[in-house]
Amino acid sequence: MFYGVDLTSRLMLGTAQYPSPAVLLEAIEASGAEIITVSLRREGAAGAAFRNILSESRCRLLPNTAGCHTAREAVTTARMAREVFGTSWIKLEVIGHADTLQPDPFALVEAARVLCAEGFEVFPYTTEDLIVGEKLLEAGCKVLMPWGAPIGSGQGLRNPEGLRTMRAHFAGIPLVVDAGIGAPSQAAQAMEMGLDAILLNTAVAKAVDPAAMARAFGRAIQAGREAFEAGLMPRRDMACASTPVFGLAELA
Ligand SMILES: CC(=O)[C@@H](O)[C@H](O)COP(=O)(O)O
Repeated sequence: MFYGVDLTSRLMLGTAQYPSPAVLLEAIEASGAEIITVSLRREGAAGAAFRNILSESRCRLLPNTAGCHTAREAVTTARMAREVFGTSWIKLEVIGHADTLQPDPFALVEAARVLCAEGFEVFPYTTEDLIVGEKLLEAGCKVLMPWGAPIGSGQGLRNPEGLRTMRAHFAGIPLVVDAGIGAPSQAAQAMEMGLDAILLNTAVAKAVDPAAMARAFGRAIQAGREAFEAGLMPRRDMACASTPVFGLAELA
């Protein structure tokens, strides 16, 4: 549940870099996603065809501040996005480092404070840092979106232990792994750890067959969640025979 909205799918899909608007629509439908994220810049650049896709998909829109590097820029972009898309939801990205596209935690918290005070429902793209997470919640965010790996890298979960710690620390807060997921198995891994949802874009948009990949991600995310709910066996350092040893034939 995000800001009081109940959803069936735990996959959120990005809408950039697809070969065509038609392929994007096919991918959205195949994924089962109910939330798609869209950047104000892309909406402006792509015009009518893209707008049609947004309305045809019947997904809930999560506008984002992709490409913003300062709190001021992100706040202005969010305000414009609210006007253009008619929603108070905003995926808040404030990029702090050119090579890794790592979020700037200080500017992120600053922008989140301003936007929450203005009634936005903020989905902050952050790192696994617990203190930054605390500050974002204090600012009024009700969701956290830790990165899996740098955007567009497809590296999967670079710091699974950090995400595990975050899950334990922020029990009850929806956690969405955002960025860096390259394969369905990586998304399933995050879901098995009890994270609530996945936001991804490049792995689907750049697949040879985006719709088929979107479907694979949808299924993997569902399987990962089912495994988490079923309760995974504890991991062991040593072997533990799965076949009972009593009743073995004794050979003289
Ligand atoms: C579309 C969007 O919001 C991206 O900034 C997001 O973080 C996805 O990252 P990947 O492209 O690595 O999946």
